[in-house]
Amino acid sequence: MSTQNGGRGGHIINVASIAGLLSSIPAAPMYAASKHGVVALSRCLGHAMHYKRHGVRVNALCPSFTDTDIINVTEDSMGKDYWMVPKTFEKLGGLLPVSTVVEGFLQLVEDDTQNGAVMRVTLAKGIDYKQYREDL
Ligand SMILES: NC(=O)c1ccc[n+]([C@@H]2O[C@H](COP(=O)([O-])OP(=O)(O)OC[C@H]3O[C@@H](n4cnc5c(N)ncnc54)[C@H](O)[C@@H]3O)[C@@H](O)[C@H]2O)c1
Ligand SMILES: CCCCC/C=C\C=C\[C@H](O)C/C=C\C/C=C\CCCC(=O)O
Repeated sequence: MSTQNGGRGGHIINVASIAGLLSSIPAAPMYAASKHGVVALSRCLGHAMHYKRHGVRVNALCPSFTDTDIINVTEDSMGKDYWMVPKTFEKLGGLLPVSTVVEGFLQLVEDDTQNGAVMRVTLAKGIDYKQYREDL
């Protein structure tokens, strides 16, 4: 894919999570840490410096709780804090439909001005971008 290797460039959209932006998810420390890592990796590789070398855009997509199988956690799959998952999304007003996340994904595909950006998808605010200070 890299133009440096004779490829045509491209676009990588990493599926992170809103868990990769929140300061703490006590019920799922490894999940939160891995998603923070995905956000950081996407922002680094989405820098103009890498785009110049490889011609590959990189974004992170950060949805909140969405109506897929992953939210059907059990004590066996997640440990004794599993009950916090439905409690949290019920408090938020429910689950995002998959179609809203797909809408965000397609927006990223179509908008080539957002290299390195981190998109959030939540019930409360819909689709938006996390704002970062450019010098940090
Ligand atoms: N559903 C949500 O609430 C939500 C919100 C934010 C981000 N995400 C992220 O979206 C992505 C997709 O999840 P989803 O919501 O579609 O859930 P899902 O359960 O429908 O899909 C997860 C898929 O990953 C596969 N999988 C699990 N472990 C694997 C492994 N070790 N190797 C290869 N495949 C493996 C499963 O078989 C399944 O097909 C995940 O990265 C998840 O963290 C989900
Ligand atoms: C509690 C984490 C469980 C991890 C695995 C199960 C489902 C994963 C879901 C998503 O990645 C979202 C994870 C955590 C979101 C927590 C709070 C969201 C609050 C933000 C908001 O929607 O406004």
